[in-house]
Amino acid sequence: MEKQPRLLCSRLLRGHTQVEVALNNSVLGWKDTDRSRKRSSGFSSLSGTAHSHVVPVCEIVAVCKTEDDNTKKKKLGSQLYPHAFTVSYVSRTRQHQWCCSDVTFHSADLTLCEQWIQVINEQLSLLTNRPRSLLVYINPFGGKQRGTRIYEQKVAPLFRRACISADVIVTERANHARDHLKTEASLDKFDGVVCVGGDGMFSEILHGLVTRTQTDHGVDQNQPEAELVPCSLRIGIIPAGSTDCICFATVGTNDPVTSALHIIVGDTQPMDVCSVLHDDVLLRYSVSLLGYGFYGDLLTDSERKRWLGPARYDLSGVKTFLSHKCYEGTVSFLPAGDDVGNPRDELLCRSGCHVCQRKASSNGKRRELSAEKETVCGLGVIRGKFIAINAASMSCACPRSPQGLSPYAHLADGTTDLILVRKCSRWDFLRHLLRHTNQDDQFDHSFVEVYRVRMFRFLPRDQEPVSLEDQSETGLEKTASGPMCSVQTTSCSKAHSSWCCDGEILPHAAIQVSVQCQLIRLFARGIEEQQQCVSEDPCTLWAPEPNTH
Ligand SMILES: Nc1ncnc2c1ncn2[C@@H]1O[C@H](COP(=O)(O)OP(=O)(O)OP(=O)(O)O)[C@@H](O)[C@H]1O
Repeated sequence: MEKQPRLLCSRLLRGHTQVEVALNNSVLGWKDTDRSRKRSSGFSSLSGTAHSHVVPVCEIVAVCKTEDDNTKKKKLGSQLYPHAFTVSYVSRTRQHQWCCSDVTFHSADLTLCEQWIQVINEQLSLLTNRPRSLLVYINPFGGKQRGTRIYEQKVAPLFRRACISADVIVTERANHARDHLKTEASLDKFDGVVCVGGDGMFSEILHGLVTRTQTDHGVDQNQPEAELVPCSLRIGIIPAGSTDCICFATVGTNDPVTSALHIIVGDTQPMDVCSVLHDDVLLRYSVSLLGYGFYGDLLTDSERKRWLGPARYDLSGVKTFLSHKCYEGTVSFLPAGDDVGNPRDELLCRSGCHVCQRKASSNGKRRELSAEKETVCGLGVIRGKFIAINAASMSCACPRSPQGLSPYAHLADGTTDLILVRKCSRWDFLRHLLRHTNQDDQFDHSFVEVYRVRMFRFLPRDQEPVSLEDQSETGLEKTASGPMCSVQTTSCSKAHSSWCCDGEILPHAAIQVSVQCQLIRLFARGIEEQQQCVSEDPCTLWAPEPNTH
């Protein structure tokens, strides 16, 4: 590893202990210089040991002069070391949660303290991915109606400490944020948009921002083949709803402070968005789950029981399961091809995911690729009776289903995992559902098929334009692996189901879906594999250099 030159190195006091503090372009470190302490066995962590600590510069929140009063109250050695500065930085706690920690260094020399503050601030100003100005929308009625309080008590103080300015709008009605973003908001003034609320509120921000971007670039969202323009502003999600799945899937936890810190350090997580159209009219955008049949029916039923609160999902789940309906129709899809893996390849999408990164570098060629795949792979067409048709654009993991609906789906690879659950016995369907709650492979059933696709279309049986035989003759039909139901002998419900689209009900059964690769970016970094990340071997920071003060 190439050694970075040290920018500053000083002997300072931390609490009652003398420490050597050093800074280079990538890390700030401090270590105990007290020899008796050094001899005791210190626990070791990835960020150093009990007597040394290293913080990546990119995870420093702020540095400031420490007030004299505080210093005097807290430290015995304050008369000898009357001046101090405090560095606030990200530290990891448990389960992907972050918190903001402070470390205060004391010195006898005021000029030295000021120099430290200046040099650290200079390094922070080089981090161009950090937002300076944000537009914040708060849904005061989301979840337990604590959005405003969460923002004011947990988030705003951190933004202030990091010198981020925020224009705050507390919404007054549903779709207030979406409409404001679509037309009124002066987006040029901001580096990002923050949503304080649940998945419904995030969906508003998504629709507002995507629509505004297309309008500004003259792109017609109702064209099924339209290549949408990616949004330039990143979106931050402060979880304050009853369902916060998007936050959980992209950060790994639903914690307002963690989300605020990801915003402050300027993390970026690109994300695919599915456009859902009916008869060349855009219905909605989706980033997580599109579900027809079981999940559509479950959501429709649960909407009628809103008064029950979150318990409505359990009740509607049991009811929908017992009704055991299946729906007949045709699913046609454009397979993704091998470059993005497959839904059973056991490659989890994690922070710095190689599959998504590879996709980002080839994104410019998206249109040619799609066209090429269409001719190479051809369309898949599957007819049958389905208990559920699901498209998972992310794993859809949540506390109830830790693996999610499609455990190896990726956030930003330009695909969605299409899961077809064919007509089967109640017992078999229960076995399939139970596998969502444990480690077993939920796709390992003869009645379940899963495809990684770039586009798909669903037509309910009564809206199919041509007969089965006609389509077979045109050569369009491709019999995919797995058993095919006989269309003639149907005991299926004649009625349509609804599509559940990220928790909203869509009124149409026939839809066309295309994945817009990396259309938006979030202030997140995906779920981290390790609990700590330090960009430089701490030892290189301590190698002797002449300029120790
Ligand atoms: N001021 C407001 N008054 C009423 N509804 C609002 C307001 N602001 C936003 N909404 C709507 O409230 C809905 C739910 O919000 P949100 O997602 O923040 O909370 P939630 O508790 O997770 O909701 P749900 O679980 O029902 O999706 C959103 O669809 C949003 O459009």
